[in-house]
Amino acid sequence: PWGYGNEDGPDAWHKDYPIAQGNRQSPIDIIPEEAVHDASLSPIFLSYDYCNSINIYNNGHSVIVEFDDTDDRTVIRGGPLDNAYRLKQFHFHWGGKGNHGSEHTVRGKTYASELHLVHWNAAKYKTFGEAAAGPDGLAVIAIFLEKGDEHRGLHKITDAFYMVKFKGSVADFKGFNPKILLPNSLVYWTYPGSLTTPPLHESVTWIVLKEPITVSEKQMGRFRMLLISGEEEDDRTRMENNFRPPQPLKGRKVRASSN
Ligand SMILES: O=C(Nc1cc(S(=O)(=O)[N+](=O)[O-])cc([N+](=O)[O-])c1O)Nc1c(F)c(F)c(F)c(F)c1F
Ligand SMILES: [Zn+2]
Repeated sequence: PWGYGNEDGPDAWHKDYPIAQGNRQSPIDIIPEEAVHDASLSPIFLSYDYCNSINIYNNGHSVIVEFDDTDDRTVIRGGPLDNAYRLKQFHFHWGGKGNHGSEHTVRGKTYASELHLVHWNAAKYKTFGEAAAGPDGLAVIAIFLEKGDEHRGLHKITDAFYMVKFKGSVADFKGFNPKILLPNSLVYWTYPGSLTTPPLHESVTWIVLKEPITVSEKQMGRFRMLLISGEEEDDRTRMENNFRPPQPLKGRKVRASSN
Protein backbone atom coordinates (compact mmCIF):
# COMPACT_ATOMS: atom_id res chain seq x y z
CA PRO A 1 0.00 0.00 0.00
CA TRP A 2 1.04 3.61 -0.49
CA GLY A 3 1.63 6.36 2.08
CA TYR A 4 3.75 9.43 2.73
CA GLY A 5 6.74 7.79 4.42
CA ASN A 6 10.27 7.22 3.07
CA GLU A 7 9.57 3.77 1.62
CA ASP A 8 5.95 4.20 0.44
CA GLY A 9 5.85 7.96 -0.24
CA PRO A 10 5.29 10.07 -3.43
CA ASP A 11 8.69 9.16 -4.96
CA ALA A 12 7.75 5.45 -4.87
CA TRP A 13 4.15 5.72 -6.10
CA HIS A 14 5.14 5.38 -9.81
CA LYS A 15 6.09 1.73 -9.19
CA ASP A 16 2.46 0.75 -8.57
CA TYR A 17 0.93 3.75 -10.39
CA PRO A 18 3.02 4.53 -13.52
CA ILE A 19 0.64 7.44 -14.32
CA ALA A 20 2.53 9.23 -11.54
CA GLN A 21 4.99 10.22 -14.30
CA GLY A 22 2.20 11.25 -16.70
CA ASN A 23 1.64 14.54 -18.53
CA ARG A 24 -1.11 16.04 -16.37
CA GLN A 25 -0.13 15.27 -12.79
CA SER A 26 -1.04 17.36 -9.72
CA PRO A 27 -0.29 19.36 -7.66
CA ILE A 28 1.76 22.07 -9.43
CA ASP A 29 3.58 25.26 -8.50
CA ILE A 30 1.38 28.12 -9.71
CA ILE A 31 3.24 31.17 -11.07
CA PRO A 32 0.62 33.98 -11.19
CA GLU A 33 2.57 36.09 -13.74
CA GLU A 34 2.54 33.11 -16.15
CA ALA A 35 -1.15 32.34 -15.74
CA VAL A 36 -3.21 33.28 -18.82
CA HIS A 37 -5.94 35.75 -17.91
CA ASP A 38 -9.02 34.34 -19.65
CA ALA A 39 -11.93 36.81 -19.78
CA SER A 40 -14.17 34.00 -21.11
CA LEU A 41 -13.85 32.18 -17.77
CA SER A 42 -17.17 32.79 -15.98
CA PRO A 43 -17.36 32.86 -12.17
CA ILE A 44 -17.68 29.62 -10.24
CA PHE A 45 -21.16 29.04 -8.83
CA LEU A 46 -21.49 26.86 -5.74
CA SER A 47 -25.04 25.68 -5.06
CA TYR A 48 -24.42 24.34 -1.58
CA ASP A 49 -27.65 25.51 0.05
CA TYR A 50 -29.27 22.05 0.42
CA CYS A 51 -25.91 20.55 1.17
CA ASN A 52 -25.78 17.95 3.87
CA SER A 53 -22.85 16.03 5.14
CA ILE A 54 -23.33 12.41 6.15
CA ASN A 55 -20.22 11.29 8.01
CA ILE A 56 -16.58 11.97 8.86
CA TYR A 57 -14.03 9.24 8.19
CA ASN A 58 -10.30 8.52 8.67
CA ASN A 59 -9.01 6.47 5.70
CA GLY A 60 -5.41 6.43 6.93
CA HIS A 61 -4.38 9.10 4.38
CA SER A 62 -6.64 11.99 5.35
CA VAL A 63 -9.81 12.90 7.22
CA ILE A 64 -12.81 12.98 4.89
CA VAL A 65 -16.33 14.42 5.20
CA GLU A 66 -18.69 12.60 2.83
CA PHE A 67 -21.91 13.89 1.25
CA ASP A 68 -25.06 12.41 -0.23
CA ASP A 69 -24.41 12.64 -3.97
CA THR A 70 -27.56 10.80 -5.13
CA ASP A 71 -29.01 13.99 -6.65
CA ASP A 72 -27.98 17.46 -7.81
CA ARG A 73 -28.65 19.17 -4.48
CA THR A 74 -24.99 20.16 -3.95
CA VAL A 75 -23.23 21.15 -7.15
CA ILE A 76 -20.71 23.53 -8.65
CA ARG A 77 -21.04 24.94 -12.15
CA GLY A 78 -19.58 27.67 -14.34
CA GLY A 79 -15.92 28.60 -14.53
CA PRO A 80 -14.09 26.06 -16.72
CA LEU A 81 -16.86 23.48 -16.29
CA ASP A 82 -19.29 22.47 -19.06
CA ASN A 83 -21.96 21.26 -16.67
CA ALA A 84 -22.82 20.70 -12.99
CA TYR A 85 -20.47 18.59 -10.86
CA ARG A 86 -21.79 17.00 -7.63
CA LEU A 87 -19.97 17.31 -4.29
CA LYS A 88 -18.90 13.86 -3.07
CA GLN A 89 -16.48 14.61 -0.24
CA PHE A 90 -13.95 17.04 1.11
CA HIS A 91 -10.66 16.30 2.85
CA PHE A 92 -7.44 18.04 3.80
CA HIS A 93 -3.66 17.79 3.31
CA TRP A 94 -1.38 19.31 5.95
CA GLY A 95 2.17 19.51 7.33
CA GLY A 96 3.94 18.68 10.59
CA LYS A 97 4.55 22.27 11.74
CA GLY A 98 4.95 25.79 10.42
CA ASN A 99 3.56 26.87 7.09
CA HIS A 100 4.22 23.85 4.91
CA GLY A 101 1.61 21.18 4.18
CA SER A 102 -0.28 22.45 1.15
CA GLU A 103 -0.05 20.55 -2.14
CA HIS A 104 -0.28 23.41 -4.64
CA THR A 105 2.25 26.19 -4.10
CA VAL A 106 2.19 29.80 -5.35
CA ARG A 107 5.57 30.95 -6.64
CA GLY A 108 7.07 28.39 -4.22
CA LYS A 109 5.02 29.66 -1.25
CA THR A 110 3.48 26.83 0.78
CA TYR A 111 0.55 27.04 3.19
CA ALA A 112 -0.12 25.12 6.42
CA SER A 113 -2.87 23.05 4.81
CA GLU A 114 -5.03 22.64 1.70
CA LEU A 115 -8.74 21.75 1.59
CA HIS A 116 -10.01 19.72 -1.39
CA LEU A 117 -13.72 19.73 -2.26
CA VAL A 118 -14.09 16.76 -4.64
CA HIS A 119 -16.94 16.92 -7.20
CA TRP A 120 -17.87 14.55 -10.04
CA ASN A 121 -19.53 14.95 -13.44
CA ALA A 122 -22.84 13.14 -12.85
CA ALA A 123 -24.26 14.56 -16.11
CA LYS A 124 -21.79 12.48 -18.13
CA TYR A 125 -20.84 9.50 -15.87
CA LYS A 126 -23.05 7.07 -13.98
CA THR A 127 -20.85 6.60 -10.91
CA PHE A 128 -18.08 8.48 -9.11
CA GLY A 129 -15.63 5.64 -9.86
CA GLU A 130 -16.34 5.91 -13.60
CA ALA A 131 -16.04 9.70 -13.46
CA ALA A 132 -12.75 9.46 -11.56
CA ALA A 133 -11.31 7.47 -14.49
CA GLY A 134 -12.57 9.89 -17.22
CA PRO A 135 -10.63 12.95 -18.53
CA ASP A 136 -13.38 15.38 -17.48
CA GLY A 137 -14.81 13.34 -14.64
CA LEU A 138 -13.79 15.32 -11.55
CA ALA A 139 -13.57 18.94 -10.46
CA VAL A 140 -11.72 19.70 -7.24
CA ILE A 141 -11.87 23.11 -5.56
CA ALA A 142 -8.65 23.70 -3.60
CA ILE A 143 -8.60 26.22 -0.75
CA PHE A 144 -5.37 27.19 1.04
CA LEU A 145 -5.35 27.33 4.84
CA GLU A 146 -2.88 29.95 6.08
CA LYS A 147 -1.68 30.06 9.73
CA GLY A 148 -3.33 32.93 11.55
CA ASP A 149 -6.49 33.55 13.55
CA GLU A 150 -8.69 30.57 14.31
CA HIS A 151 -11.41 29.78 11.77
CA ARG A 152 -14.80 29.44 13.47
CA GLY A 153 -16.21 27.30 10.65
CA LEU A 154 -13.37 24.79 11.07
CA HIS A 155 -14.12 24.25 14.77
CA LYS A 156 -17.02 21.89 14.08
CA ILE A 157 -14.70 19.71 12.00
CA THR A 158 -11.67 19.75 14.32
CA ASP A 159 -13.97 19.12 17.33
CA ALA A 160 -15.08 15.88 15.62
CA PHE A 161 -11.56 14.53 15.09
CA TYR A 162 -11.50 12.73 18.46
CA MET A 163 -14.22 10.42 17.04
CA VAL A 164 -12.03 9.37 14.06
CA LYS A 165 -8.56 9.23 15.64
CA PHE A 166 -7.77 5.81 14.17
CA LYS A 167 -7.53 4.66 10.54
CA GLY A 168 -10.82 3.07 9.46
CA SER A 169 -12.96 4.92 12.02
CA VAL A 170 -16.13 6.66 10.83
CA ALA A 171 -18.65 8.77 12.74
CA ASP A 172 -21.94 10.52 12.02
CA PHE A 173 -21.36 14.08 10.90
CA LYS A 174 -24.62 15.52 9.67
CA GLY A 175 -25.69 19.01 8.72
CA PHE A 176 -22.27 20.50 7.99
CA ASN A 177 -22.31 22.92 5.06
CA PRO A 178 -18.81 23.58 3.62
CA LYS A 179 -19.97 26.99 2.34
CA ILE A 180 -18.65 28.40 5.64
CA LEU A 181 -15.12 27.29 4.66
CA LEU A 182 -15.03 29.51 1.56
CA PRO A 183 -12.93 32.70 1.50
CA ASN A 184 -14.58 36.03 0.57
CA SER A 185 -13.36 35.91 -3.03
CA LEU A 186 -13.90 33.06 -5.50
CA VAL A 187 -11.18 34.35 -7.84
CA TYR A 188 -9.33 31.24 -9.00
CA TRP A 189 -6.67 29.61 -11.15
CA THR A 190 -7.68 26.55 -13.20
CA TYR A 191 -5.71 23.84 -15.02
CA PRO A 192 -6.12 20.20 -16.14
CA GLY A 193 -4.56 17.78 -13.62
CA SER A 194 -4.94 14.62 -11.59
CA LEU A 195 -5.81 13.14 -8.23
CA THR A 196 -2.87 13.91 -5.92
CA THR A 197 -3.13 10.51 -4.24
CA PRO A 198 -3.07 7.05 -5.83
CA PRO A 199 -4.65 6.02 -8.19
CA LEU A 200 -3.52 9.48 -9.47
CA HIS A 201 -6.13 9.40 -12.28
CA GLU A 202 -5.70 12.29 -14.77
CA SER A 203 -9.36 13.22 -14.48
CA VAL A 204 -9.38 16.44 -12.47
CA THR A 205 -10.19 19.99 -13.53
CA TRP A 206 -8.48 21.89 -10.71
CA ILE A 207 -9.99 25.14 -9.45
CA VAL A 208 -7.52 26.70 -6.97
CA LEU A 209 -8.87 29.71 -5.06
CA LYS A 210 -6.40 32.57 -4.77
CA GLU A 211 -7.57 33.80 -1.37
CA PRO A 212 -6.65 31.54 1.57
CA ILE A 213 -8.71 31.10 4.73
CA THR A 214 -6.92 31.25 8.09
CA VAL A 215 -6.42 28.48 10.62
CA SER A 216 -4.87 28.74 14.10
CA GLU A 217 -1.91 26.74 15.35
CA LYS A 218 -4.24 25.18 17.94
CA GLN A 219 -6.62 24.03 15.19
CA MET A 220 -3.71 22.63 13.17
CA GLY A 221 -2.68 20.71 16.29
CA ARG A 222 -6.03 18.93 16.17
CA PHE A 223 -5.25 17.65 12.64
CA ARG A 224 -1.98 16.21 13.92
CA MET A 225 -3.66 14.15 16.62
CA LEU A 226 -5.19 11.96 13.89
CA LEU A 227 -3.36 8.66 13.37
CA ILE A 228 -2.57 6.69 10.19
CA SER A 229 -2.69 3.42 12.11
CA GLY A 230 -5.72 1.41 13.14
CA GLU A 231 -6.89 0.97 16.76
CA GLU A 232 -5.78 -2.69 16.73
CA GLU A 233 -2.24 -1.86 15.57
CA ASP A 234 0.40 -1.16 18.19
CA ASP A 235 2.17 1.70 16.41
CA ARG A 236 0.73 5.19 16.87
CA THR A 237 1.98 7.09 13.83
CA ARG A 238 0.55 10.61 13.54
CA MET A 239 -1.17 11.70 10.34
CA GLU A 240 0.87 14.66 9.11
CA ASN A 241 2.81 15.75 5.98
CA ASN A 242 0.19 13.96 3.86
CA PHE A 243 0.92 16.14 0.82
CA ARG A 244 2.40 15.36 -2.60
CA PRO A 245 5.05 17.87 -3.82
CA PRO A 246 4.49 19.91 -7.02
CA GLN A 247 4.77 17.95 -10.32
CA PRO A 248 6.13 19.02 -13.75
CA LEU A 249 3.78 21.34 -15.69
CA LYS A 250 4.66 19.53 -19.01
CA GLY A 251 3.45 22.41 -21.15
CA ARG A 252 0.06 22.84 -19.49
CA LYS A 253 -1.51 26.33 -19.35
CA VAL A 254 -2.81 27.71 -16.07
CA ARG A 255 -5.70 30.16 -16.60
CA ALA A 256 -6.68 32.92 -14.19
CA SER A 257 -10.27 34.08 -13.67
CA SER A 258 -11.04 37.77 -13.22
CA ASN A 259 -13.79 37.38 -10.61
O1 LIG B 1 -12.16 9.10 -4.08
C1 LIG B 1 -11.04 9.51 -3.77
N1 LIG B 1 -10.88 10.51 -2.88
C2 LIG B 1 -9.67 11.12 -2.53
C3 LIG B 1 -8.99 11.99 -3.41
C4 LIG B 1 -7.85 12.60 -2.94
S1 LIG B 1 -6.95 13.66 -3.91
O2 LIG B 1 -6.02 14.35 -3.05
O3 LIG B 1 -6.38 12.89 -4.98
N2 LIG B 1 -7.90 14.73 -4.47
O4 LIG B 1 -8.39 14.51 -5.57
O5 LIG B 1 -8.08 15.74 -3.81
C5 LIG B 1 -7.38 12.42 -1.67
C6 LIG B 1 -8.03 11.54 -0.82
N3 LIG B 1 -7.49 11.37 0.50
O6 LIG B 1 -8.01 10.64 1.29
O7 LIG B 1 -6.45 12.06 0.78
C7 LIG B 1 -9.19 10.89 -1.24
O8 LIG B 1 -9.85 10.03 -0.43
N4 LIG B 1 -9.97 8.94 -4.30
C8 LIG B 1 -10.14 7.79 -5.09
C9 LIG B 1 -9.84 6.55 -4.56
F1 LIG B 1 -9.41 6.49 -3.28
C10 LIG B 1 -9.93 5.39 -5.34
F2 LIG B 1 -9.59 4.19 -4.82
C11 LIG B 1 -10.37 5.48 -6.66
F3 LIG B 1 -10.46 4.37 -7.43
C12 LIG B 1 -10.69 6.71 -7.19
F4 LIG B 1 -11.11 6.78 -8.45
C13 LIG B 1 -10.58 7.86 -6.40
F5 LIG B 1 -10.90 9.07 -6.91
ZN1 LIG C 1 -6.76 15.96 -1.92
